[in-house]
Amino acid sequence: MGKPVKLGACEAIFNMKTNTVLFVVTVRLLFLSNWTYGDVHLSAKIAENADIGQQVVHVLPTSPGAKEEVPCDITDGNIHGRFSVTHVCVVVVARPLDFSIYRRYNLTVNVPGTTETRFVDIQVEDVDGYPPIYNDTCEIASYANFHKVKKDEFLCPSAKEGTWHSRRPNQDRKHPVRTQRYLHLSCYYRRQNGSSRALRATGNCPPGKRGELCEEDCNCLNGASCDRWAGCVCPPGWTGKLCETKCPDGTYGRSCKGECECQNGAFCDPTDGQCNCTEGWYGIHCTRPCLSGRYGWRCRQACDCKNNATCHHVDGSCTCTPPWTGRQCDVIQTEPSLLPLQISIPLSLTLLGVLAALVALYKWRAVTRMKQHEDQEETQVLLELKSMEENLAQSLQPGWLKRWERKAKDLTLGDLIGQGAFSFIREGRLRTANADVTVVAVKSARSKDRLCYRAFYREAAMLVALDENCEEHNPDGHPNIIKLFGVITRSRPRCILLEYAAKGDLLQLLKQQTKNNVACLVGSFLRYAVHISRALKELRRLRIAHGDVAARNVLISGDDVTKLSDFGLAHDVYTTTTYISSGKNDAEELLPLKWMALESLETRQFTCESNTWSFGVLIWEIAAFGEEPGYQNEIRLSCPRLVGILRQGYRLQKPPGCPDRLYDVMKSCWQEDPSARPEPVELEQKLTDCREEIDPLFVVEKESAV
Ligand SMILES: Nc1ncnc2c1ncn2[C@@H]1O[C@H](COP(=O)(O)OP(=O)(O)OP(=O)(O)O)[C@@H](O)[C@H]1O
Repeated sequence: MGKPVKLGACEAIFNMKTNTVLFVVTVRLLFLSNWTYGDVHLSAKIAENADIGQQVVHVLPTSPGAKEEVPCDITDGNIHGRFSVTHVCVVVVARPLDFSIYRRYNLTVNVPGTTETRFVDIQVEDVDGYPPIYNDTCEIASYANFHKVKKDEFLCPSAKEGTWHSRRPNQDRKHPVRTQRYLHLSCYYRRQNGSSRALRATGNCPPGKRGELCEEDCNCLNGASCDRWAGCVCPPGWTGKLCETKCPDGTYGRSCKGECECQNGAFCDPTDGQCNCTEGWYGIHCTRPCLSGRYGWRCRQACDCKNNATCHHVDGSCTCTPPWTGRQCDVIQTEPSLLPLQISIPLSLTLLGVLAALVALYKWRAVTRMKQHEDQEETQVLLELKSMEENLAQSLQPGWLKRWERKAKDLTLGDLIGQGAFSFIREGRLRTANADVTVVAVKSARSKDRLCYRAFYREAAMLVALDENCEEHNPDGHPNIIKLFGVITRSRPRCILLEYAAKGDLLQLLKQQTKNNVACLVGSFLRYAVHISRALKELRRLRIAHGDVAARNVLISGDDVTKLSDFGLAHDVYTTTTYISSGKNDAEELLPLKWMALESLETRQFTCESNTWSFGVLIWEIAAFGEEPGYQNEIRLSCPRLVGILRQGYRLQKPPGCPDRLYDVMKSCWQEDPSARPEPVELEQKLTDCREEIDPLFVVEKESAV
């Protein structure tokens, strides 16, 4: 095809029609020769925009109007069936032609009743501007008109009348057309009256270019990408033709569609709506004043008000109770005549001196005690924890360890009830404030190494953040997340005190099942999946990635409520210093590879969307009754091998007896594009629907569902 000519869409339609008429006339039989017995060679030219049914060449020398039927047959050279022969042996166009794909066809035509063979040489002629870049409603075509199947594969659009055909053989509405960057993708719309229309989408332009002929510069700013047709596609937080303008105040995200919910003068990050609280406030939306005893930016400062004075959460100023006065409320207000300056000044100085000495002594003793007790590994983890606290500052208030510290003497340790990669779990009895005794699960580090300590403190921090930020209607914490009772970090063994889940973990429960009436059984287990989808919703609200959602980490309470547990790999997804394994030796072996999302395997980064992927594997575990997930009959897979398998589109296979609808839910969680995976609320709905379909007990349980 000649150099494309840039036309207005409707102009192009007009020109095409004119061309068609022109070329109908120019279709000509150049020469007929050797009308004798034996082989006959014919040649013809046809314009690439010829209509379907348009005559190309008479194979037999018939006089016009001849009615005698000669059912000839094209036996060779008819690539992709572009031509056919009529009942009087005339070669006609059968499918759309394209100069840029095939310029010449050498047909072999058999004439019945003779031994002669006709060889027809057809030359396709280029038509300027054809196929035109427009669709049936005169709009510029883009990939939006096509149905994307997967990367670089499209289906032709459905047509109101007639059929779309792609130019490649055997590719129609049912068969995807493959394209590549910078290449064209065309579909033909064949009308019932035989005429045809073309719809062409083109690939991307080279970087920095856009427009129909990739002739325009993009000039996009602030990291925007450039779309050939749409122009600059702004990253979240930016808008404008060239993405040169920040989102207006109070909005954030892509196209500035998000509405900021930050309160109390907090700065709202225009990219993701994250709130950066002003002094004295904390919480996801900065709605909570600093807890008592703290003030300032990120509630980092400790108040120094004395004698029951109240401390202002913003600036730390003290409001004294009588008779105290002074900046720290540590001076008794007396009649000036009763305490002459000659006495009060030296007295205060002496008191201050004594106080300073006491503080220094206290600190020195504390440091000495720390040095005695903390071994090197734990110190290292505590240092790491500082940076995690920074990242979690919105939801984890300073002093959290102190706030949740419980006394070792209040705990009585019982039997070992479980062990994981990082911890030992014992039953225990905890004496609480009002002398009640509560049964708890006591989690302690399995060994004194860095990995175990890291999981220990990370889990404690996450559970504190979850508890202290729970919604008002859940004052005791989220019902589907394991509850924290406290920590013991000042004596050994270090312990996390957790709600005791009497029925143990979901994986064991699944393995114990006898598989009668599989679909029904799966249906009843889906109630646990529904509970976990609610826990995931809570994690999404607080933007916390769990990192290890799996049946082994789902616990079941005595009253049959499922609790997500084991937050040792969890982290805050706000953070830019997201936990990345420091090296293969210490982390890779311990990462839950077969539960991890494709992007987490590649980048070691966990997000709420990667939670969803792992949740899909958890549903699979339910449907497979606790079987170990495996790909292509391989249970042990290296990380690169697994990435390769997943990138090729392989996923865990449908477990025997698993209903199709449930498998569809799993597959939706394993979509390559994280943003295409369903939200936890959608999952809750889909799983509830599945349950309703397959679990006969559902209706009964529905009302008491937690
Ligand atoms: N709160 C609890 N109540 C009852 N049993 C529990 C509780 N917490 C843990 N367990 C038992 O102990 C086992 C190990 O606990 P957990 O998974 O939290 O340890 P971990 O070392 O952090 O594990 P992992 O190997 O999954 O990282 C669980 O599978 C469960 O059987």
